[in-house]
Amino acid sequence: MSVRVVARIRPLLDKELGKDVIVHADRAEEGKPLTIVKIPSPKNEAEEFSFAFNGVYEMATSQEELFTAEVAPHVRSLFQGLDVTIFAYGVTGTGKTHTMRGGLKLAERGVIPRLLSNVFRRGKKIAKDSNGDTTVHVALSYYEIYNDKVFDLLESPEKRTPSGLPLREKDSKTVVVGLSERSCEDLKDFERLYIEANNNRITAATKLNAHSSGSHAILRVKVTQTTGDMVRESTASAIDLAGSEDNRRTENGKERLIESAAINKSLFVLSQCIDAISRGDKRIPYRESKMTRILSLGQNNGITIMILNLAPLRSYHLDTISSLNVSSRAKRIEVREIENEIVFKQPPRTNSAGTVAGLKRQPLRALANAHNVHSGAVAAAKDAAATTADKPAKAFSVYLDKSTKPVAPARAATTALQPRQSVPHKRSSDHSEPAARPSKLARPTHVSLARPVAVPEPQQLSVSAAQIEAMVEKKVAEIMASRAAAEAAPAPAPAKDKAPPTNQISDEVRRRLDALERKIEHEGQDARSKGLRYLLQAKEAKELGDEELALRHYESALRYFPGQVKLMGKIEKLRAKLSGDKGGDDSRHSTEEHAEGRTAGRRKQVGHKIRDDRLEDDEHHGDGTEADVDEEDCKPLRAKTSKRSKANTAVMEDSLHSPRAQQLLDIVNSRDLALIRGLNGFGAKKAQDLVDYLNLKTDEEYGQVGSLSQLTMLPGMGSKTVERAYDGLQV
Ligand SMILES: Nc1ncnc2c1ncn2[C@@H]1O[C@H](COP(=O)(O)OP(=O)(O)OP(=O)(O)O)[C@@H](O)[C@H]1O
Repeated sequence: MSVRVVARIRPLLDKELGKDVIVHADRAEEGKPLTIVKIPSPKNEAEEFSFAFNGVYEMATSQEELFTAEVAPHVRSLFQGLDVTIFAYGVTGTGKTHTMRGGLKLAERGVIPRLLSNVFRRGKKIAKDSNGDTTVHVALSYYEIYNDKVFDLLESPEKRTPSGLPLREKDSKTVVVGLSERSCEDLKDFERLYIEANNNRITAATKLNAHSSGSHAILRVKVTQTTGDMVRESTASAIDLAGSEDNRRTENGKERLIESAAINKSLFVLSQCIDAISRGDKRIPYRESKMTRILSLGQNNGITIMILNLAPLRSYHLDTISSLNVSSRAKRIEVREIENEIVFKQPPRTNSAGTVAGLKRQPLRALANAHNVHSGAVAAAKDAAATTADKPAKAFSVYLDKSTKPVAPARAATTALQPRQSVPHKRSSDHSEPAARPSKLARPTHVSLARPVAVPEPQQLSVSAAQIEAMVEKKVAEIMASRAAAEAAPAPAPAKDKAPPTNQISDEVRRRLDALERKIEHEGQDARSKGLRYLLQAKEAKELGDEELALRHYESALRYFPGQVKLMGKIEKLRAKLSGDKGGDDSRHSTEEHAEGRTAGRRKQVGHKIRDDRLEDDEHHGDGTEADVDEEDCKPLRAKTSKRSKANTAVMEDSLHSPRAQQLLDIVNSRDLALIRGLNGFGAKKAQDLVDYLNLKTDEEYGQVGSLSQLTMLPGMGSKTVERAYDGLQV
């Protein structure tokens, strides 16, 4: 089945009364539930955009109505062994926390306390109906992702380490290593834990002079049902995502700028994941942020509900369109509705061997998603009185595994605990819908920080999350610098000649190392992967400041990649540096230069062109793919100009401001559809998308594309497109 995406429009706050309301709910047809959000075009007020959802909730919708319609039906599924994920998405101040947590009054309670209340109630009923044969145990974990680091909210903030908790993949799920879990007997127990944990969140944020809603908060409710020796576990996750915000509009201080850059980045990655899945891309950039890795949209089994929170006001206009764009595409994401397997506490009695200690897994037949019988929106219930025969339309498609028979929808949880034959896990269904047509409208506002800015490395041709991160960081630095200048603050101390070795690996490098590690895992244990492993260790050692160890690892790697120019260059450079270190700083410099000269000489000998000149110590400046440099380390020598170096030609020329580059930029900046459509490789749609995108960037800073590198950064562009357009122009 698909991710269920519903939109909730919040009411006006007291201070907003009388302001301009521009977001409205509507129905596809008279008598049908509300499924459409309408908003005027930012360019032409007379034109209205419509976004379709599985359900739309108007301003007057109560907490209870939303819960009853969207979450309550899935509590049954949770007890049938399905994982359930509910997450709130939206711009800051649109009501995510109100929806998920809610207020203290009974009527104001949000999805989370209501979910827990239902879970305890159902658990008790199951235990009672089974005469105590089935016991239900509930355990909680609660954590936040702040600046792309995971922190346990059930532990006091004092116990936090700067790098937070690591993530690992286990049984095809992403788990947080070292996360605490608390047993929870009843609602009172939950409330105590939840309040304590939220206080931890506030305390931790206050310590950092940050904002408690500046993190993504993830509550996991683990339900364990035990009947005899059979144990079934399932998890409900309730996620209150941090909201994106535009730093140009807010008066954020440094901490909040960094915080909001991290939020914007992770939300941008989320929108990229949604786009990539809806396009049917092979590579989904889940791993580019911890939030997307944990959310694993479209990868996780079970039921996923996305609640898009919207503020109806004009002041949110572009932000609202951005989030409408992203979330309406999320509807296309297929999620496999597969129950978690039952685990046996001990070997089944039929197993006469009887010597195996501990747990033994008994795989079950994967269920077809037979209980995907969502009841529809609240509005449907309201309208039902008038049109009783008119059942609300099924709001989402049902995934059917053709190889297995569907199972009856409503099975008592106790009867569900029967061992069944194992069948291979089904794969996600083919995407029958056509690939999403990228919107002509605004791209996610989270781009706001990641908009094209001057890019220092002209060789970067594709937009990767790492690049986005670099841009985000750069933007933060720029804003801070301009503020500092305005306040005539003293200039920061000049960087020392030699930075002291850090004993912490930066997040970006850690991600690159992770990517390389994954690559190695996939490569198997052949010689190449051994070599890669040495490279990984070398990089890690280097990041930790142990250059001698790094050198040893690089040397070991060379055994597996003999004759690699880049690797040899690195080794030579490190050797020279280390011997220079021993001989004092002055000699180090000249030795390095000497080593550079020798390396360059050797490159000439083997006829390597272009790329090698930039390869020195460039781990931090890849071409966009995480382990690119490491890959390059291990590729056989090629005398011919590589594809990549050819791909760089345009940008290389761009850096020289070639007339051809300028011609291309002039065409783009003209925003003249006909001219842009005439570019090599540009169809009508691509041209229209580009013009629409540029037209939205009305402020002076982003309205003009200043270089080909910047052009490659725009949504829908990329290096190949720019290259083709460039190559197609007459000089
Ligand atoms: N459905 C609603 N009914 C009444 N008040 C609401 C509703 N939704 C939101 N609000 C109010 O709007 C304000 C902003 O809501 P909230 O803090 O939940 O936004 P948010 O999206 O979580 O913001 P952030 O991303 O900054 O955490 C709060 O005062 C909240 O009480």
